[in-house]
Amino acid sequence: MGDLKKNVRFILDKSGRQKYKMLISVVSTVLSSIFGLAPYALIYKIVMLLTSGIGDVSRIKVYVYYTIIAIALNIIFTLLGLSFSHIAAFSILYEIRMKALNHLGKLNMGFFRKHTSGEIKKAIDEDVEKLELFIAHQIPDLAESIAIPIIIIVYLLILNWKLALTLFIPLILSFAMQTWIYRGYDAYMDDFNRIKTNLNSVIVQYIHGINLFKAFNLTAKSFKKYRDATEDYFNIWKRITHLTVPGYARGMVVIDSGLLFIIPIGGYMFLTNGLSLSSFVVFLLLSSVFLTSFQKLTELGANFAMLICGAENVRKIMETKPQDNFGEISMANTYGKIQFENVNFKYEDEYVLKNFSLNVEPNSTIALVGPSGSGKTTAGMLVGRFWDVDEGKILIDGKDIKEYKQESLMENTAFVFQDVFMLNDTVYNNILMGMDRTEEEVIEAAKKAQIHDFIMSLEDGYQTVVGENTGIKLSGGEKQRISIARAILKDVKIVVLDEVTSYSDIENEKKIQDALKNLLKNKTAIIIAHRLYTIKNVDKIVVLDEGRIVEQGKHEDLINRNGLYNRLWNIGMEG
Ligand SMILES: Nc1ncnc2c1ncn2[C@@H]1O[C@H](COP(=O)(O)OP(=O)(O)OP(=O)(O)O)[C@@H](O)[C@H]1O
Repeated sequence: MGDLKKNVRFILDKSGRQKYKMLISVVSTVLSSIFGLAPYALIYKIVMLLTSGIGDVSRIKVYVYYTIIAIALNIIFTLLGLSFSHIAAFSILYEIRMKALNHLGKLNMGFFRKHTSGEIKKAIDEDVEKLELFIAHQIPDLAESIAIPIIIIVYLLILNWKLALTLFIPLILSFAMQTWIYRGYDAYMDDFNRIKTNLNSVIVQYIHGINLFKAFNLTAKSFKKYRDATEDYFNIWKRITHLTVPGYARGMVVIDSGLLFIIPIGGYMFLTNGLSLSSFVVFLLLSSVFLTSFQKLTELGANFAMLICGAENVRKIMETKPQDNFGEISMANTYGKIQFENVNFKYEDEYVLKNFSLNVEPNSTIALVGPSGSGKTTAGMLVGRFWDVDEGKILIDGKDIKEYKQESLMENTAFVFQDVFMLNDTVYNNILMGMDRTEEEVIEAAKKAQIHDFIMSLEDGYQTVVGENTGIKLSGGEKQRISIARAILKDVKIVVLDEVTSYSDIENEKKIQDALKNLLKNKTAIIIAHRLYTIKNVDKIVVLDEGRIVEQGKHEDLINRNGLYNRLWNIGMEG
């Protein structure tokens, strides 16, 4: 179960913030447990009256009234206990989810390479949900399972301590059996956690790539990764079941067999006048309640093990160090000069940018070109600190980008990615992206991005819902123009644009080129170019090969140089 202490501390810390609600819940549950035992006291009193020969109906009536009141109080306190535990649980869930999502936003992109979206979803969704189950239901259950046996055993010890002590025989036997059986359970839990996380990740991959899987006729059954993951999941459950069920069942039987000890020993005591009939009856009734409370505790123990594993996943996300080396400077009235100074960068072992130095003058457009994998996209992404350089510096307006506040850097740069992500929301909100802009500004941006007419042709205009999962689907070109509209609306000095590799048709292509012209007016822009004829007229073309700049200049100069650019251009023209 990983680092048990840390995980428990994490849960306690999260629960602790709602400690007053939790306390009310626990106290209410204990009170409801006490009142829940009232019917047993009534039986005791009635048997006592009957066996003592005093058939006093009026006293019995009083006892019945007391019992009805106790039952009513039991219901009230149960409701109170559950309500408070639920309120506390949902407040904690809300807090953890908000914090976790906030935290994810601050993590370096490297985190998302190491952890799949399935893993992250499992932690924030399922594992956090387990905390709800634990706090809302199991903490009250736990309070009850501890309070009831204590109250009962104290009562029974007072009634007859010798007989009460016999109840410990099945308890000790069952405990010994289960401890022996559950040894090694922790290791199973770690395996279980790993396998469940993998299953989640494969399912999310399958759903994301469903088009591709269909195209290759890969069903869930024939997709080996999915088959393996479900098989592993099935096997781990089989192993856990084999490990726990026989021991659990035996332990439970021993607990249930408490009466086997109470009946003969109690019966003997009764016959030898060591125990009254009323006490004997109460012993018979309460010993079952006493022992079944321990059954519940065992179940809670198993659930707790699962909870701890889940808590570990959430804790690890929350404890991943955020990208916190942002500075304090705000970027006001950006001039728009970008400089790469001897930048070296690697994702893993191999450098993908090597000694990369480049000046991008304000209000100029440069294009990064080069063979696939030469590092163009990487260079563009580094400007927004999606990753941090390993060596060297990137400067904006003469200052290292690490000196700027994160919000300030993001507020002053716009990125147009190739693969455009659409929120499941209206077209309007997809352009606005939470920015503080008026409706007129949104429409103006859409017009400049050559997407306004298309939006108006939709049944609900700007209020049409689009998205990856629901709503109408947009073509690649339409999505690209919405993404350009977002950047136009953002209206910042620095634009990094990953050019789309192919357009669906000539009309779309012309619209996108017009949209880009509007976007790049008076901006400092870096275009990651795949089709060279679209960037022929930019201020400077920078040619990359295996992470190094090998040529730079204007189109004509580069063509005349007869180097890599010339070769790439000719290949492009042939295509
Ligand atoms: N997130 C990542 N993790 C690890 N390696 C990566 C990652 N992104 C890119 N790479 C690797 O870094 C190198 C440069 O990739 P990059 O995407 O910057 O090249 P590119 O010139 O933009 O390529 P393309 O024209 O095909 O888009 C490639 O070898 C690529 O495999």
